[in-house]
Amino acid sequence: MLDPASASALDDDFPRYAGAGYFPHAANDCGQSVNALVSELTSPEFANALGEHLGIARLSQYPPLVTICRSLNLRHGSIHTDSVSKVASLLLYLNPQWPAESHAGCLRFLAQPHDIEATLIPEIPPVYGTLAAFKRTDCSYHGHLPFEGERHVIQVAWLVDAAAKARKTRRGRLSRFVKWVTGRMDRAYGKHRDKNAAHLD
Ligand SMILES: O=C(O)CCC(=O)C(=O)O
Ligand SMILES: [Fe+2]
Repeated sequence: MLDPASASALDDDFPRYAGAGYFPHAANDCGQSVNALVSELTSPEFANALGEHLGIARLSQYPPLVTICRSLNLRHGSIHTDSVSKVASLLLYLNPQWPAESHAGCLRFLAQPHDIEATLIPEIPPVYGTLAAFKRTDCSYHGHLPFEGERHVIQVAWLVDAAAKARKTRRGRLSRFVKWVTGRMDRAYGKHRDKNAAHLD
């Protein structure tokens, strides 16, 4: 999906958030190569081509919301379907390498909400250039084993309408502030999360 020669520019241009988790893309947090990639991923042509793979007609009719993750803590990755306001989700991973024997932080598509071992396909290591995309349904369960540290990802979610996008963007900006304040608490809490935990969004 990505040119290996772009890896170091994308790394340099990747946003440096203070908190862990996904935050709404803002052009001034990122360098040029990340912004150019975001433009490609959100173009109508790309959306429609992806929609064909996913069985969604004219995916470009739905507004894309881009969120970016630089690091995770142990709280992240619990099993969920994505919220009903999402039509389809895309994850593009940008980590130069991932420890070969480590399952932590590898994306899993799952048959049910309470068993992280119930994989439908082999887990997906979040390495540079790997793209995972799926149609959101009431059973699009996914998650990963707890991981703490740097894990670079660009996420695009095509949302049902512009109101959903405005709501999620507002919430995401607020959470950037809250996550900065509560980062320490969050890390402490995350340590106790069960690997099979699920959440609703
Ligand atoms: O980071 C990932 O691999 C998955 C993230 C995810 O499922 C989400 O943010 O809804
Ligand atoms: Fe998700």
